[in-house]
Amino acid sequence: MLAAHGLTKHFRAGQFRAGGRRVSGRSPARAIHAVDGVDLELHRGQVLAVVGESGSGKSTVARLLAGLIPITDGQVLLDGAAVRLRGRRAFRAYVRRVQMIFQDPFGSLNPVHPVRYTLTRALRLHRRQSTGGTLRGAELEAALTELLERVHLTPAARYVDKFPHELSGGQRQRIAIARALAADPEVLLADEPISMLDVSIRLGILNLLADLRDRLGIAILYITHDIASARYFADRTTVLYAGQVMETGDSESVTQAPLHPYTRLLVASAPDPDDLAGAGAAAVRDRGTGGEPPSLVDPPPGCRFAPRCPYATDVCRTETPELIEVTPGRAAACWGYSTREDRPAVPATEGAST
Ligand SMILES: Nc1ncnc2c1ncn2[C@@H]1O[C@H](COP(=O)(O)OP(=O)(O)OP(=O)(O)O)[C@@H](O)[C@H]1O
Repeated sequence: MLAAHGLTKHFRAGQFRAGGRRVSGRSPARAIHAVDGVDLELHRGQVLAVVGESGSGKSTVARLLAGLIPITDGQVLLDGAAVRLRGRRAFRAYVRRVQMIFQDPFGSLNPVHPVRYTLTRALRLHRRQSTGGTLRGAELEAALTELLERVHLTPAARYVDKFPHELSGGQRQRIAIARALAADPEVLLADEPISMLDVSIRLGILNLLADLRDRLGIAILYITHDIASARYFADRTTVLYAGQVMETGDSESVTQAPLHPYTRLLVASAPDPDDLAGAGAAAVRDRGTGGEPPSLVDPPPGCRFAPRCPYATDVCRTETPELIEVTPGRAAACWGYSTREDRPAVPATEGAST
């Protein structure tokens, strides 16, 4: 449905502090290499997880795919056609097909408007184009009820006149999802949709998204720092580090038998892969995964993970590895899987957490 080839985003680093010093306006322009040459594909009726630590570029990937920020280089394709978002019309038409769900359901819903207003606005905005007339009366009520039922907020009458502050975090996120569904999208981009929710209701939201994937055939991008939830929820998983793809494959293999030394570190930092309570992700945040991600202003040459990698050799520090297909459908950007004579010796499955 949606694909990115060589997706790249460099932000201007005008405000960047180097060694505590603000880089002056007269310094040569420096760029933050937030996303560099990322390839990914979203398929109808499938979930792709993009996993990585904070600052790895996950949200930037989602914002680029949503058309919210301009891309520096690379291409986005929707149903095989190159996406060009010049002008309001083109953007609207795109957004109708590709909708985004944000992390903070309270921040993304206007507190002064009840559910009815939020959903009616979304329905009218997107459905006018397809039906020609403005949705109103019994037809509008039926559409509102259907939307609320799709996100399992039933009976709809109980929720339709509520304000965001009268709803729980999970219910608010369901309204945000309903608003996205009002456009009848083919793709949902979900940027950490459960990370701000109470642990007890996270599973419910993931199950709802899985249900939409299965029943409506929607392609879903699931951005998360929690590799355990990727295993549970996503068909395929792509691991991002310092703006580049380190590994990609079916979620079960990526999380249970990771190929890339970075993925192994991530998995090893999540003590219980079935742990949706987020303890694993918390461990990554609290203890770190050993070492720091590199500067994105001056990314190291070669593999960006090399400075932290226990197996790195000279080739890793000087030449950037391409994604190498290790088995069908599974690839790792690691010289350890190349046929080079001077490749590093990456052990077979060491670090897999089962
Ligand atoms: N508008 C911006 N201007 C400058 N730099 C930015 C901007 N947005 C993001 N960045 C930088 O790009 C890099 C990637 O950020 P991004 O938010 O995509 O990472 P992330 O993996 O989503 O992290 P988190 O999980 O903390 O949200 C970071 O170094 C960030 O500081």
